[in-house]
Amino acid sequence: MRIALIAHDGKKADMVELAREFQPFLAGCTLCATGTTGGRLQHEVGLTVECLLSGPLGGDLQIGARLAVGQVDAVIFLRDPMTPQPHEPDINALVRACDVHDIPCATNLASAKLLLAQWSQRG
Ligand SMILES: O=C(CO)COP(=O)(O)O
Repeated sequence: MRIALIAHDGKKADMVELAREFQPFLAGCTLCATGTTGGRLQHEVGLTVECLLSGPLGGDLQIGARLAVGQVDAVIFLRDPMTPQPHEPDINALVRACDVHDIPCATNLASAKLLLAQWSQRG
């Protein structure tokens, strides 16, 4: 499974914890991520992750472009709803692209855990 992982700064610790919990499953997936999120997952969880641009520099758009052409199967995007983001249009574009192409997109920790638990059971 090809999964894109993204977390805003206020949610990066949650993303690292989530990735640790599902590390065996994620290690068998093809992972890409926005730059800072991906760097933390590599260094703190030991996952192999293709790091794209940081979100504010276009990373969300890169992931949106990939999923639009069928290169991403699922997105875990831990958004911080309490902090304004300079690249809000990019964030909306990515979530919209998920809806347009019917790609599963978990935007909070509880949804992400449900999806990862389901996918990791499929084997
Ligand atoms: O801003 C982001 C997503 O919108 C995340 O980008 P980083 O992983 O580079 O911090």
